Amino acid sequence: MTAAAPRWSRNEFESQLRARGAGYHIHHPFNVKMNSGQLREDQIRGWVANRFYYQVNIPLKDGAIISNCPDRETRRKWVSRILDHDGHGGGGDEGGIEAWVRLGEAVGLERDELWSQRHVVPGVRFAVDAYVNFARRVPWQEAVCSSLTEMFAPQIHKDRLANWPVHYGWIAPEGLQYFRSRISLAERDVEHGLQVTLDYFSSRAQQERALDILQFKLDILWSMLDAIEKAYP
Ligand SMILES: O=C(O)c1cc(C(=O)O)c2c(n1)C(=O)C(=O)c1cc(C(=O)O)[nH]c1-2
Repeated sequence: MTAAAPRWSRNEFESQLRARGAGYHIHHPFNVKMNSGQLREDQIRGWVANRFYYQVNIPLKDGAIISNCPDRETRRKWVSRILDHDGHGGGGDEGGIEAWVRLGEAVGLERDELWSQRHVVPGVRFAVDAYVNFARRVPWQEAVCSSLTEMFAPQIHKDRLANWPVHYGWIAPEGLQYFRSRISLAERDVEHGLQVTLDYFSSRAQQERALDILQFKLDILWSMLDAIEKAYP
């Protein structure tokens, strides 16, 4: 019988998590096309309409994490993620979902058309629902770990801000505010999410479980783009 593999140091564990960025949807052919100006208007609209389903489900996912978390400190921090997307109401910050609606309007989708979710294809629905359901049924620290794809998100938002105005002059730049707002929020989220993950997954077997969880989430994002790519050939 071979001895159990030694646990990774905190730094090594973080490096292993970050290395999974190689499988981030930033490298998906549909995203590569989007970023290099090769998508038609209807393909951009299809992506925005389908991604809206992810946006509206993120607060449900974060609510599920809170509902499973007995730690007051963590809940206090985590609740701000819900408000980031839902907004504060009453003329204050309107939130990420509303910003996504504005992105929709900038690409030619009516508000009602987005909210109706009639463009959402089955593969996107299944993938997003899998994420929410995962958060509902696993220990909250595992659900936190699954949010760590956000480690790789600032770059994808920065790419859109740099490249969309160059390639897609038909999209009003005000529509890109969502991407701008997410860069610092994602960095804040990751700092907290990494703290929880590096603390919780302590044995080597658990650390490897964390990598599997991260891969599961990478696969969700990848599957969404597979489904969108197929729907808008
Ligand atoms: O545009 C993207 O590619 C992208 C990816 C991700 C991600 O990696 O999960 C998120 C977001 N955007 C995003 O805007 C966002 O608010 C967000 C929250 C989460 C999460 O898992 O809690 N991921 C993401």
